[in-house]
Amino acid sequence: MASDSSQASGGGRVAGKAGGATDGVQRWFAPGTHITIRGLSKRFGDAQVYDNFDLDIPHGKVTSVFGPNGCGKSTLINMIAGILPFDSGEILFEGKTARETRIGYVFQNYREAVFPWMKAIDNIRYPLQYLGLDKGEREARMDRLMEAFDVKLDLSRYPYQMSGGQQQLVSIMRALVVEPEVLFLDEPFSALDYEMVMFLRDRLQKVLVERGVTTLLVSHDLDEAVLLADHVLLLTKRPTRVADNLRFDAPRPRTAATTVTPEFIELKSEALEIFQREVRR
Ligand SMILES: Nc1ncnc2c1ncn2[C@@H]1O[C@H](COP(=O)(O)OP(=O)(O)OP(=O)(O)O)[C@@H](O)[C@H]1O
Repeated sequence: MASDSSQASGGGRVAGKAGGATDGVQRWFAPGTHITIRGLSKRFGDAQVYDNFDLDIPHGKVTSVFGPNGCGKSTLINMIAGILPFDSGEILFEGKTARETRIGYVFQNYREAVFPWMKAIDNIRYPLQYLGLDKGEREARMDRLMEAFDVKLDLSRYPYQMSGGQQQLVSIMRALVVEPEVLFLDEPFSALDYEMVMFLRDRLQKVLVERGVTTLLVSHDLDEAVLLADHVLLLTKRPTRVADNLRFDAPRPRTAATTVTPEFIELKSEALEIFQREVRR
């Protein structure tokens, strides 16, 4: 399978379109790139997690982040999402900052993410109030989302009346209702039952592909990382670098049946080989 080094490493800036940063500075990014990371450094105490790290993340694609335990997968997506400060470097979204970009984030721990005092439907609707939309547009967004997910669930229930998978469904829908330009998913399906995982993967893929949302997914499950990805970003041990960035072009929607195709098996074994090499290093 193709190794996509153009997306994996830094290099100089390539002239794309002018960015929209509010500080008036014109910034440039490579065509097809949504997120440009340059010279990123982050340390926790004595541990240098990132040191002058460069990465280009493609527009409208799903990038899975996979790597050794503790290499900094969550740290990376949290820095990109603007919820964790970094020591130095620059992260720009087509020339804009995270604050100027519409972002959705789904946490692993849905129990802490959903608001227990709100019904499911109100949880999902919650972020719309901050977008300055009129009532008609807010309702239209809710309708589009309901249609896309085709949820059979009673959304007038409170989170405590729902299963873990149903609560995670609510938190995924809440992240998507704002129609984000970029979606971050940190281990969104771990600890959910398999039937729910299949449902969520299916609906999520549908929405992401239809809307062309740039997505970053952290997963500890290599099957899942490959299954959902257009690009599998493989990280090294700390200080973390890009080990490789593999493209996976299998048609969508991808289902359990995709995992037995020769192209899936080939890409997964290539990713595993790189991962094992990095773990042994
Ligand atoms: N707030 C923090 N304070 C101190 N150290 C931290 C903090 N957050 C993360 N770290 C450390 O930084 C490193 C990277 O953490 P991170 O959670 O990003 O890794 P990860 O690849 O997502 O881990 P895992 O595979 O275990 O999910 C780890 O060694 C972790 O212990």
